[in-house]
Amino acid sequence: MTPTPVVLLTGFLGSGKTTLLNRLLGSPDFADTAVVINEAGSVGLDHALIEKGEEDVVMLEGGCICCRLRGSLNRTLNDLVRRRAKDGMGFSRVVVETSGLADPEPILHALVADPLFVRHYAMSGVVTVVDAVHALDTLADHVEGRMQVALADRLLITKTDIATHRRAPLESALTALNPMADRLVAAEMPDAALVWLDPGAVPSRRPNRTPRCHAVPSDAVEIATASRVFPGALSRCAIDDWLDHTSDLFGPALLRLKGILQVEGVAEPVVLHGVQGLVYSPGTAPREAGRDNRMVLIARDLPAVLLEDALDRLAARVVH
Ligand SMILES: Nc1nc2c(ncn2[C@@H]2O[C@H](COP(=O)(O)OP(=O)(O)OP(=O)(O)O)[C@@H](O)[C@H]2O)c(=O)[nH]1
Repeated sequence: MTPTPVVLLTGFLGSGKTTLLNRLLGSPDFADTAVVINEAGSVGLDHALIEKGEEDVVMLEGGCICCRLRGSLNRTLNDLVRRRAKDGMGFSRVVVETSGLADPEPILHALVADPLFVRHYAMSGVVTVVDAVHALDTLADHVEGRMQVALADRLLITKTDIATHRRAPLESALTALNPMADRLVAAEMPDAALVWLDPGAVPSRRPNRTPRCHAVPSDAVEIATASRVFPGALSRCAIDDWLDHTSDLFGPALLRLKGILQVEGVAEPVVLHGVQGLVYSPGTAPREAGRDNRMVLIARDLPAVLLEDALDRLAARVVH
């Protein structure tokens, strides 16, 4: 069976995650979505429904499945698979809303380290909601807020309607932490904001930015990112060697690796995700994702130049 795509929806306290999810649940396009709320005592997606009784799993009117997380996230997701097989509970995608104070990195790690998760699900991306009113303070004061931005595939900016300061400083702070994430202002494109939560949507084609690397110092942690876009194809063997070497070299300091690679003998680009030394491929991307190789590395407390060196080594293995 095709793995069910999972999107991790994160963002600091009060950034607008639940507001977005409420819109999602009201949309018929998301009727086959299971939503998991990873938040003790959460103000639920649908307050009345979620607070009703002791049920962990609630079928909403539109057909969405809404789960309140009671045990671990892995257990809840595995329960969902079991119920789908046993009770015929239908869903074809999952959105997990994390707690506003959660660092998404250990959550991602726990998921992709679980063989059951990998068998049934495919992590399809991290969407981080960024509150334009408070984000600059949040990024300055909370390492969790910085990690949420640093690990995002997509940054969704909310509350621009009431943000009093100029957007430029916020955009610079986001670029410094995560230059590769796609960015969208929710108020400017409300429908696109919802599409972003659709894990089945075609992966966006990120702008062909020039290679770069950034290190953002802070009191507690320094996050470095490096990215590279390069043409050609790689052999499986070269990719495996590079992954082994890179994992050994950086160890747990390598928080995240994201790549779309052209692999010899494979018609479609292969997607790679790595979280703290664990690398897996959720499959291939549609041809429209492009014919270049794209790789992003995000690390903690490492000189960014080392990430650039690692990307050089990968690009040097291109065969044609
Ligand atoms: N003005 C304005 N208010 C918003 C916007 N998005 C969300 N809000 C408000 O911000 C408040 C917090 O929104 P939530 O959706 O509950 O935020 P959350 O991220 O789920 O919050 P936590 O559960 O605490 O992590 C609510 O009062 C929303 O109505 C926006 O774009 N503009």
